[in-house]
Amino acid sequence: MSQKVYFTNSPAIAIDRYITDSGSPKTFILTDENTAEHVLPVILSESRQLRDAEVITVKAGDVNKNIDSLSYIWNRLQNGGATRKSLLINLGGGMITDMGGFAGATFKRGINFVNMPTTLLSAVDAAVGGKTGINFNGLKNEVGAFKEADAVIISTVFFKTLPVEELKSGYAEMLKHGLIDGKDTYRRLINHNVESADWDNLLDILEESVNVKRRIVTEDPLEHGIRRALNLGHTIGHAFESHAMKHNSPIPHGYAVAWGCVTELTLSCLSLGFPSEELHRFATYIYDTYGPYTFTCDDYPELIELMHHDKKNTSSEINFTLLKDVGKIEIDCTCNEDDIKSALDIFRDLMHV
Ligand SMILES: NC(=O)c1ccc[n+]([C@@H]2O[C@H](COP(=O)([O-])OP(=O)(O)OC[C@H]3O[C@@H](n4cnc5c(N)ncnc54)[C@H](O)[C@@H]3O)[C@@H](O)[C@H]2O)c1
Ligand SMILES: O=C(O)C(=O)C[C@@H](O)[C@H](O)[C@H](O)COP(=O)(O)O
Ligand SMILES: [Zn+2]
Repeated sequence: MSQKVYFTNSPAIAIDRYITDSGSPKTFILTDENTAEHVLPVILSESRQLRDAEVITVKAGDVNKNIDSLSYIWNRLQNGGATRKSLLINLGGGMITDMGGFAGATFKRGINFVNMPTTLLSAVDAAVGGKTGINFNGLKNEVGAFKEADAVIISTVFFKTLPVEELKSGYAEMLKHGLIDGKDTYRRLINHNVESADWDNLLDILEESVNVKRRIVTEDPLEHGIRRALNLGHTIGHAFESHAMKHNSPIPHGYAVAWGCVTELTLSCLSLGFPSEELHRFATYIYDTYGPYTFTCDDYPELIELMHHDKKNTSSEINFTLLKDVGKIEIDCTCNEDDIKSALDIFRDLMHV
């Protein structure tokens, strides 16, 4: 595992130490409107090294993980005199770590960047592993690069101001890590009520989840094979997310992944014999925690067209990561459109739509 990941309850001390050790002459901090309001003042009040940092703030929300915001960041770096020795700190959720990571990977062909995730989702998933990018033409993460942050500083202190919806969103990626890692990790998560979680005391559960991802990324950093396991729930989840964005009612990424996992476990049942009682238990947990995603069979062609743009596809067939059982991963599964439509029908039944 090459990327440095720090778990700490004193993030200001960690970033100050990083800046002192790296000797970066100029620091930029990327925030969105919400992290500028809720998180930046906390870190600035405790840090010595960030006093002269230049703050770049973009609009919040995944609809703004786009070329206009990226261009704004490049402009601010250029006008602020950023050089290859400068440091960019991405202080925010996955929208900021993805887009800031891509800005860091591309500005002057690459400057140093550090991710300081402020949502549960970015802490357990987006900030680590080097997938950076932006949405483009209505498709999720359509343009980007693999480039790991020089360091990731993870702290639950940032979660104090996080709406419960965002905690639930991050928990969906933890459930995904549980499903691919195996029964022990999965059982601990599925028997837990995320809404009553005390994150101050959960740094160790978080670390366990991050390490599921890090083990896989270390084995296959550029997603030539087993990294596709981390994409469980995303072929259909990203289709739901793009569909929702296109119809002007965006949903949090983790919700899309939760619903995508239910549909892809349904496909796993239909084609690989994934135990149906396990599917029902998972679907009930997701329905109780996230509610339903509502659509009709008239939306199927649009959803399937979106799935044809999944980055795992290498031909006209749609590529899925499925499971034979919890922890038993099958990558590169292809399913025909009739099976996908059946899975969408069953998903709507399971979600009482
Ligand atoms: N690169 C990867 O491996 C990877 C993995 C998973 C998800 N992602 C991407 O991450 C994005 C989703 O990330 P997200 O769920 O963190 O969304 P987000 O970054 O949009 O944050 C969600 C909301 O919470 C606000 N927020 C952030 N931190 C806060 C805090 N501490 N207090 C109060 N409000 C706060 C944000 O302003 C935003 O409104 C998607 O674009 C997804 O595609 C990438
Ligand atoms: O790190 C990975 O690999 C993942 O697939 C993690 C996903 O949770 C994440 O949403 C990722 O951004 C999806 O990537 P994409 O290649 O399907 O756009
Ligand atoms: Zn994801």
